[in-house]
Amino acid sequence: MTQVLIAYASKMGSTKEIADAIGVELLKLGVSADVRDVAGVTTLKGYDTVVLGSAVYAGRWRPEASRFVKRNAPGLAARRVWLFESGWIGKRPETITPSPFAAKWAGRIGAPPPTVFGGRLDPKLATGPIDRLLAKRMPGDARDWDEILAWARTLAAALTGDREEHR
Ligand SMILES: Cc1cc2nc3c(=O)[nH]c(=O)nc-3n(C[C@H](O)[C@H](O)[C@H](O)COP(=O)(O)O)c2cc1C
Repeated sequence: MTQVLIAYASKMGSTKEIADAIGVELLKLGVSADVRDVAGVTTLKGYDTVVLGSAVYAGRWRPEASRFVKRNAPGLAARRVWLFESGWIGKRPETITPSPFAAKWAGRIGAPPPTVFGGRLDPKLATGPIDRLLAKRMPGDARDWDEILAWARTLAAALTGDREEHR
């Protein structure tokens, strides 16, 4: 049976919430998934599918997510992988492009181009002075839960489609 790892890299919690929502949706659709902080994942053993998501800061993935991809590149290349990132705030940009790191590594590990979701900035959750300053200047939550759950459903459909094919 397909076992999915949903690993996330999140500083202020919003990417974790996206990962949790994807996990709940997959479980609802009969796909077994564990949601884990990527910093604590030491092996891919036991998982045949990986969903990896990171928050974007200054145009880059969180360091623990980048490290995970580099360290586990062969294991990821041997598995079905979907990547997502979360970041933009405010009005939806006309063109949404994934960060260069994620786009490059998706190609290297044979994953589809990363999916980009909106992010959240909340001054109450910001920790360092720079994060707080930015969060105060442009607070908001651009996460579109319908879009996120629809994406989770496309993953579930792909995975359950595999199951049917292998019967
Ligand atoms: C200092 C700072 C820099 C950021 N840089 C970017 C960026 O370059 N691109 C982007 O899309 N979002 C950027 N963001 C927005 C965050 O990615 C967004 O708030 C995200 O939802 C945070 O995720 P987290 O709560 O999981 O840490 C930045 C936020 C802060 C505080």
